[in-house]
Amino acid sequence: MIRKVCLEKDLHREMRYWLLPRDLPLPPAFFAGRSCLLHSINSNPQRTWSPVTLHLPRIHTKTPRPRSMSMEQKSIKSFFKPRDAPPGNTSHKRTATSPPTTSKEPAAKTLKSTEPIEATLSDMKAQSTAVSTQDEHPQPAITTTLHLKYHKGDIFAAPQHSLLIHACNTQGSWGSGIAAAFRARYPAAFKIYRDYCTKTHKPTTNPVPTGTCLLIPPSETSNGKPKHWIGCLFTSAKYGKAKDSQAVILGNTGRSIKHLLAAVKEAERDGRGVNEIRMCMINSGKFGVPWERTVEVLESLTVEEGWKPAVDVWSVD
Ligand SMILES: Nc1ncnc2c1ncn2[C@@H]1O[C@H](COP(=O)(O)OP(=O)(O)OC[C@H]2O[C@H](OP(=O)(O)O)[C@H](O)[C@@H]2O)[C@@H](O)[C@H]1O
Repeated sequence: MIRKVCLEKDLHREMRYWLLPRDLPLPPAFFAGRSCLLHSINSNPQRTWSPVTLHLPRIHTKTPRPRSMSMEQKSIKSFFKPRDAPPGNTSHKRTATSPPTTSKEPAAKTLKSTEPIEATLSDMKAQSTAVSTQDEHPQPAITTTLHLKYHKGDIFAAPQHSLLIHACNTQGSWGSGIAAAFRARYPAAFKIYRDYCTKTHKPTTNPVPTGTCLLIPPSETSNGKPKHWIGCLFTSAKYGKAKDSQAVILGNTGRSIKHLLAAVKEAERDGRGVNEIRMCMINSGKFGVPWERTVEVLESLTVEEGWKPAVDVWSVD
């Protein structure tokens, strides 16, 4: 997904444009947390200032919420504020190539809920000189959607404290596919999953609710075993021929990944760090859901404050 955005360079108060490597993880509060973004980029050895098009996840607006804003937030949000339309009017739309309405005051962009941000360099330079501090009306909050990055190789060869995610049934079985590989590599984690499904819950009388997750902390104690978190997404109640329909699995996928990202946030708040988040192409094997359909669900997910904004998708072929 190609997006053009502008960022203000803090040191010299000039407008500059970042060239972001396609695989650079973005912080959750992308626009509202500019210093966080700059921090991420500064740790990237290939960083470059350059007036180019950036590769970013989709950016959406959500329901306006009255609240006081910092000067920085006002500045950023004023970039998207329509200067010739009343507050709340979201019908105005311009394309990347359409000219400003006047030479002195270029029209700003107002976003529909799923409309991408696209602006020309000249638009953005003009906007940068028109940063407003008079914005007393609530403006749409800028949010990002989950970003997927693809890799070929062994998902299990992850750094310590990475989180490995796979789709699970609620019956307590990691019987085949990648689940069987998880069971072989992480027997202690499998026991935690199995006990959760069959002792904490009961498959017949009190099953684990689908659309939830189980986040298992690194639990292998044998020497040499990797210290990996395991994320179980309960996307289907049963497995085999009794698995849920594709539509139900997809609905469960959206809710369970949200549950998991919230659980990761809680774990990190408790001081237990989670490194990379790796996922196999969930649902696409034994559960029989085309990967593209799961991608639609994952990439439309709004990243809440404090959530990891990106997931690495690993496959062997
Ligand atoms: N060793 C390996 N290394 C790397 N990648 C591997 C791999 N093996 C398979 N993949 C790939 O991993 C993706 C997901 O494919 P899977 O079929 O595993 O999972 P799924 O999410 O569709 O279904 C979940 C149910 O399957 C299980 O088996 P049981 O129901 O218990 O029998 C669970 O318990 C659930 O119930 C596909 O891209 C596979 O190519």
